[in-house]
Amino acid sequence: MSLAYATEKQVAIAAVRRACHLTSSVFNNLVTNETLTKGDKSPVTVGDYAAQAVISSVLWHAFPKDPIVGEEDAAELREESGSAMRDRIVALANEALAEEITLGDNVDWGIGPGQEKTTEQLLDAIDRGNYPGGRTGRMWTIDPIDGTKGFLRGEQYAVCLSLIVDAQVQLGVIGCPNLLIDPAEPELGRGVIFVAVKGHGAEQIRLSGANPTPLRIPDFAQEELSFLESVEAAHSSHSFNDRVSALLSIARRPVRMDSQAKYGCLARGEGAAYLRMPTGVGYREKIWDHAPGAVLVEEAGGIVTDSRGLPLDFGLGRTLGENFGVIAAGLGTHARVLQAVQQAGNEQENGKT
Ligand SMILES: Nc1ncnc2c1ncn2[C@@H]1O[C@H](COP(=O)(O)O)[C@@H](OP(=O)(O)O)[C@H]1O
Ligand SMILES: [Mg+2]
Ligand SMILES: [Mg+2]
Ligand SMILES: [Mg+2]
Repeated sequence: MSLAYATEKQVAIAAVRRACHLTSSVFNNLVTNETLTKGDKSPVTVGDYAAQAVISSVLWHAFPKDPIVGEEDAAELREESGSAMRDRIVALANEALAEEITLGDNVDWGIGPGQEKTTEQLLDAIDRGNYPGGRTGRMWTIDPIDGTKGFLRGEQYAVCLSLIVDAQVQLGVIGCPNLLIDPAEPELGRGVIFVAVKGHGAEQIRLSGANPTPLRIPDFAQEELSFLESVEAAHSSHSFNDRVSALLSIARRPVRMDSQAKYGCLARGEGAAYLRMPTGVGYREKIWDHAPGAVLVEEAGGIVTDSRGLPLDFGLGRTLGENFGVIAAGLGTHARVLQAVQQAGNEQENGKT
């Protein structure tokens, strides 16, 4: 059976798996001078840069014409002050690129022993993520470490990659090195990759590549409802979620987790809805923070919209445009949550909260 985007899927999994090994090893050796603070005050580590370099290199070998919308750029690394970080990033990226070939890998993708790159090639690979995005054509999104704050705390983070064609997400791959393979069987350990191809379903595989398991969002009884939300209160409004939760008479505490691991957990039934409402600072959501998660949840049978009930628009450029928040939930839950979100929004506007 021929599967749509079969090669893209294999390439994306190979790239994300190598990047996950890299970020895990960075965490295990993390030292303080390996983190920079970006212009928007958010942290970026050698892991973010090196992982973007690896994924971008692999994509360039496999699909040289495809543009990339990547979170990071190499400007600060090209400066003299960036030289120590730069050397470490080059070493990390080359270690990941030169890892042994495993099942599903292909040397044509610039990976395997002897496939090291020069510093210049790796900085250029990072900077290939500068594509402005848009309505038409093929493009990849890379979020090399999503949830950098969770990564630095040793909690959840995700290596995220998607393929968008004519503003529709066709493929999403989310690597979660710190996520339990199965919360019901913690002894199985951690490390999963979520994969979805539009029209062909969602699955979870282990970081090792083994045990593909299809994902389907279950139906939730009222007493089982709970929200997934960001750990960081600056990224989404906790108080707004509390109000929505009260309107829906949800008894369970929200599950707080960094990164697109939230979309993965929603897809496998650990939480009934992922709610991300703006904090009112005019922040625009980035397409790399939602494209892989949106296709994953939809392929697991769920719905992803903003607070107006409209689908997220991945054709506006690097951002999702004006921020109307994100509501992701299963088919049986989404409409109820959307209605409560709109009610809470009206209350807020009328100053009743
Ligand atoms: N004010 C804000 N509102 C919403 N999202 C924000 C934000 N500031 C940063 N972010 C985004 O929130 C992402 C993390 O989301 P979460 O809270 O779900 O873990 C960050 O991704 P990175 O960690 O890749 O930079 C960043 O893109
Ligand atoms: Mg960031
Ligand atoms: Mg992110
Ligand atoms: Mg990131």
